[in-house]
Amino acid sequence: MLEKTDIKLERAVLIGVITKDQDELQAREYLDELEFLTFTAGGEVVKRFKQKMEAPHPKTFIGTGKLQEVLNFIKENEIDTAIFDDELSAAQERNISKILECKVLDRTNLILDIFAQRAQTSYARTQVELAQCEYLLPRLKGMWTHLERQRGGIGMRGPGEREIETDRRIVRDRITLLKDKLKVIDKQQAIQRGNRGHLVRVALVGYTNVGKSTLMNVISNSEVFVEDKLFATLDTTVRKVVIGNLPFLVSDTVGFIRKLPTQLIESFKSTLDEVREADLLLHVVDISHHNFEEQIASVRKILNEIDSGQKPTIMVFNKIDAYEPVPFDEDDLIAVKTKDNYTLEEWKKTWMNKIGDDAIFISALNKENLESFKHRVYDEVRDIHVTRFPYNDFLYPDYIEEEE
Ligand SMILES: Nc1nc2c(ncn2[C@@H]2O[C@H](COP(=O)(O)OP(=O)(O)OP(=O)(O)O)[C@@H](O)[C@H]2O)c(=O)[nH]1
Ligand SMILES: [Mg+2]
Repeated sequence: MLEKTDIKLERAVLIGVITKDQDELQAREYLDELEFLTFTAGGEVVKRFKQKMEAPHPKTFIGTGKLQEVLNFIKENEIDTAIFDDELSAAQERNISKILECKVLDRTNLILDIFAQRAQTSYARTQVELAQCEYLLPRLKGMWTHLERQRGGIGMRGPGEREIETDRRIVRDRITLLKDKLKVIDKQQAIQRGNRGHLVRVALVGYTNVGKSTLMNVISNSEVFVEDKLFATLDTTVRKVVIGNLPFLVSDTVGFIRKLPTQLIESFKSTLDEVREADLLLHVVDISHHNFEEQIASVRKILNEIDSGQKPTIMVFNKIDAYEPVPFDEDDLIAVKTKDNYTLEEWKKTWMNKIGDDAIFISALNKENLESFKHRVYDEVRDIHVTRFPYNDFLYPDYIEEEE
């Protein structure tokens, strides 16, 4: 269960559409994720609304009848916010706000808001503000104006409140300014990356909350912030790691998510440069997550979008300690075994078997199987290293297993 804090949480309802190529279970999982996002942003989900539709309604996302049902619930239960599980168009957002009489947020708002809350450095803050401005610009006209006053809270941090009544031009100027600011920092960072010299670069990538930072901490003895919420990491951390006596660089970076707002990919471009310039990717997967295969697909999609889909990649299946198959009764003649019933051993015989050596199963938390993980990474890094710096090879004799 999610931990609850004493702070009064904003009360929210979630609204999702079940399209014909989704089943109930998948729809539930999408809303589970939206609930986790809401919780991370500081909200509490009071109720979920789902509607089966061919495709979202172009004007109101869900049907007007359903929207009326939501409105009644909102009135009766003092709901502050309605959160939609997709990006709403400017027109949809306007129409819905008029009907619902409460704050209307979409998935993109929510993710942007979490990023805004979590951005620590001025660099990350600039990147987030740029994404917020890009999101805001096409939605400026008429947004929120029917509401008397905004009370702040989720989705209201950042440029929203201040600039809504003013001209689009101001937002455009702000975008230009932020882009210029980022350009300067980008240049500095590119130089810094260049200065790192002749070391092989490895990047931890993966869906949010899979344990990238935890793994980073155990392999580099560092203390990167870890939390059981989404997007704990926004800024990239780079550490020098030594296995055997082979030094290389490992970077831990922002996690990915299904439907990551395009504005964010764009403005986090240079954070993602770390991935783009890596020699080897460690794609970390939370195998205990029911939807891990879909998470892998989302991550691959984003990797392709940033031209990194073809890089050498080791799949690191993490959290094996938490993996639990749904028990399957072999004597039950009717029941059909599904993936939910697979044991870890059965999983290993699926497509995972085909990637052979490039699949490693660990628990970063319990430090299970870390030696073979290190071995595998060592071999790969060493291969890259000797191809790149052939005369340096003698410095790095083969890695001999250490006592744990
Ligand atoms: N059971 C279990 N939990 C783990 C393991 N590794 C990490 N966790 C937990 O998973 C949660 C997320 O871990 P992080 O290391 O912050 O994950 P991350 O991938 O860096 O997440 P973001 O930075 O938010 O993208 C934390 O509560 C960790 O303690 C593991 O091997 N087993
Ligand atoms: Mg992290």
